[in-house]
Amino acid sequence: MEESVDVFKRMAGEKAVDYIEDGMLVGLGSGSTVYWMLKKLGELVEQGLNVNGISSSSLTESWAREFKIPLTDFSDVQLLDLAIDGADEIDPSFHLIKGGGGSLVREKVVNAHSKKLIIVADQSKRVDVLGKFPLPVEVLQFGWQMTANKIVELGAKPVLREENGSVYVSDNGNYILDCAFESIPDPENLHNKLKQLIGVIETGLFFDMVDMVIMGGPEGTVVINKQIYKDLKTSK
Ligand SMILES: O=C[C@H](O)[C@H](O)[C@H](O)COP(=O)(O)O
Repeated sequence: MEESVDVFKRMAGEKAVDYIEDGMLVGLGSGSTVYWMLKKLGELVEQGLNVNGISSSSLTESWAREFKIPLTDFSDVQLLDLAIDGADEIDPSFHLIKGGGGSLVREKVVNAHSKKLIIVADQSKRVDVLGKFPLPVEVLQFGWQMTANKIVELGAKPVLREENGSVYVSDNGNYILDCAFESIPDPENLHNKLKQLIGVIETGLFFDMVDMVIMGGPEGTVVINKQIYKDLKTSK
């Protein structure tokens, strides 16, 4: 099963490069699905494709360098042509949970400044309602326990993220609270409530950003716009 998921991720990631045109400035998202997009893009760059990338995490930056994808400093640009990113959950309205790998803040900044956003994912990411995946919320290290208590009042069970036995620290020097809500039927409302809490830097809820989803599954790779997506039967 695990093997199939990896194959589906690879299919979706590789397909996404079809939408990258010569001369584009491209937002490079994060995660294991995006990895395959980067690898394929590196091959196209080697064959002469002229693109510049903006990376959304330190890991993506190291992969982009490995695959010799030219990178540009974000402060030098205003608007990206296209961003390609992964997701942890995708609902029928194309609202997302992101941040499973810890890169939500930079991803959100990059994606919000792109003309178009394509999400690449394996089919297991499709859900009817967001929330089965604990929502990552990036918080200030200072007073994080107080911030966590406030999040409990919103109905979640926050867990301080750890990695290899240590507290996980994001690329931005913050902590991440993985917040299990029962379900998130109104992502914008929950996002707004969380953002009002002092100490919350950003949430992993992304809404009204996505133009297209490329999904890998047993039937191959499907490219989905919002309407088609709503009509698809969910896999969960
Ligand atoms: O922080 C991580 C990002 O939001 C990823 O895009 C997301 O977790 C999906 O990752 P993957 O493609 O590895 O499932």
